[in-house]
Amino acid sequence: MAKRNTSNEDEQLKTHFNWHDYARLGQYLKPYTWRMLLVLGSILIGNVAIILGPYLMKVAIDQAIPQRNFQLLWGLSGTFLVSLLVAFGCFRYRIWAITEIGQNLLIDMRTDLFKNLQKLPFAYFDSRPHGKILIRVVNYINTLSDLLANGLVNLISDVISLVITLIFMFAINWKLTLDSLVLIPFLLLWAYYVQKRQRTAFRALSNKQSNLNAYIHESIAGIKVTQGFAQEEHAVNTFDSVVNDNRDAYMRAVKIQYALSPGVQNISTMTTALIYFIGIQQLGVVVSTGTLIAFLGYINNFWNPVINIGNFYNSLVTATTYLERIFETMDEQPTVTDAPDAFALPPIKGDVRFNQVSFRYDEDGPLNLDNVSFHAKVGQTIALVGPTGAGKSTIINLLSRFYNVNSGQITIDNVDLSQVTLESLRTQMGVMQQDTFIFSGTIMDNIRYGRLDATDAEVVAAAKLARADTFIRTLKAGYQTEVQERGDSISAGQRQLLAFARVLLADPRILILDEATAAIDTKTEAQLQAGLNELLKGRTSFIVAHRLSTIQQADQILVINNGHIVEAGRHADLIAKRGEYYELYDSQYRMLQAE
Ligand SMILES: Nc1ncnc2c1ncn2[C@@H]1O[C@H](COP(=O)(O)OP(=O)(O)OP(=O)(O)O)[C@@H](O)[C@H]1O
Repeated sequence: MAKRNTSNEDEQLKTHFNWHDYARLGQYLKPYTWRMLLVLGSILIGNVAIILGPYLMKVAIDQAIPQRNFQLLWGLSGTFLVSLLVAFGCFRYRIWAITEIGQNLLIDMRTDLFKNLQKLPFAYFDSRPHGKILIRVVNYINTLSDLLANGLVNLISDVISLVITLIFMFAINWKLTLDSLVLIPFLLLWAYYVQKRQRTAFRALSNKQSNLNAYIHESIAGIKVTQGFAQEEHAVNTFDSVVNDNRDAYMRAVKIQYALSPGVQNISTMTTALIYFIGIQQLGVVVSTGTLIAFLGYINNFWNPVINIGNFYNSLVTATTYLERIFETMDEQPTVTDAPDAFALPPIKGDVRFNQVSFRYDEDGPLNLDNVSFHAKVGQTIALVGPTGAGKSTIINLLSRFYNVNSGQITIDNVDLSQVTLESLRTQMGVMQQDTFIFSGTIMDNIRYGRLDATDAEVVAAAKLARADTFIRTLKAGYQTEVQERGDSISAGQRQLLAFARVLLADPRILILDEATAAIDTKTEAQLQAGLNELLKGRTSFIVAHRLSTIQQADQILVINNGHIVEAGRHADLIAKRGEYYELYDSQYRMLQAE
């Protein structure tokens, strides 16, 4: 299992950036090649239209006005107006197209990332703060898409203008041109020196940003605990330290990032000085005054795109630290996948067998399940009981194949689970976790999560069967009442009833239920039991049971301890045996009596 990470600990990357990552990034641009070419075309046309302005002005001043040639003047004015409109149109197109390409890139990358996240095992989410996953999907991808769309087009237009300027410079005087390029190798060396340090500094910064995001996310999720224990001050202090770390890392990164721009500025000034020096020395011999003046003008034109390219390079180096994290998440492999020859599990009846199943979470850890065997017949209710950490949830995790067994076999209707596709298995199973998750939306939507194509009438019917209908109708907007993520506005018992309705709607053959341990009033308890009885009808069910009523009605009770089944049988038999179950039951019973 992955090493656990916390919000105050920097994440270590499995693989660092390599140049293939840029090629991989380029793949995202491929579908937009034509659009990008159109944008470039519009930049070129727009630039020509703008450059035309001064020329038209020159013709007007030198010819049309002195000659009082109104026809020419009208023609020039008309051309000028058209060129302005063309430039305006090109500019608008560029902004619109680039924004759209950027947004599409954002969708493409985010979707790939999100799709992969959907396949990752619980262990991946358990091993790091969720805020660190969020920042990759939201912020890092934003930065990249902007760089790819906007930055790349600017880069290409800068390169074009650089090449055109160089062509003009070489045409005017190739010797002076070579002289003005003499300092470029120093610039490249400087850039290489800076980028190595910059990448390290930005990697540190992205870690701190990630920690900050994780801490904010965690503290919002845990706000009730914070306020319940009056730990607000502690939370603010921790936040302070995380936020300061972020500022320090940012300052270090920016210090290095801007080490490149003065280098470019200095070298550009030195080049101009050099050209003055060489030009004046050779003035009248090889170089004319006009050439020197024109040349110095071009040198300015030359450095502008160089500075822009330098800035792009800066952003690119920064972005690589985000890129490596995005690709890391995209490349994260699910631990449980379909076998190459996996087939779809046929519609199941619900006969389940564990044959000598052993399993460990950590490769080098102890066995968490040791040689477990049992047989659940179609339609039976199996209660799993035992002390905390015994292995009850592990049994149900293996049954849903959230993990692969290390040895032994689990079969449904005599089909080995390792041979079937995960989708065909999980769509036929209803899994209810102890803490029912409510998504933000209406009560209706939340129940419909069990089967998305269910009609409103089917949702209501399921809610009635699950005994959830009564409480839903007391809410101010009934089924259309909006609930928030996690469902804090409704009670724990009501959340369970909604979960029952959700599963009833899905109508799985096998039901897996981790019963909530939260204290529930007797009225809700009775409703829950009625809802549960409805759920259990006609399906094979595995219940990590905490309620005595559930346990007593089970067809089989498996008592788990330390990864073993230590006792199995019906309630009355196990009580009569006076063994581990008896003690467990007795202590729970006494506890309930005491309450
Ligand atoms: N994701 C995990 N990674 C590593 N070890 C785990 C993981 N989940 C559970 N374990 C360990 O496996 C053992 C069995 O845990 P399991 O969750 O199955 O117990 P349980 O009987 O369901 O307990 P509880 O009643 O407290 O939920 C425990 O020792 C637990 O620490």
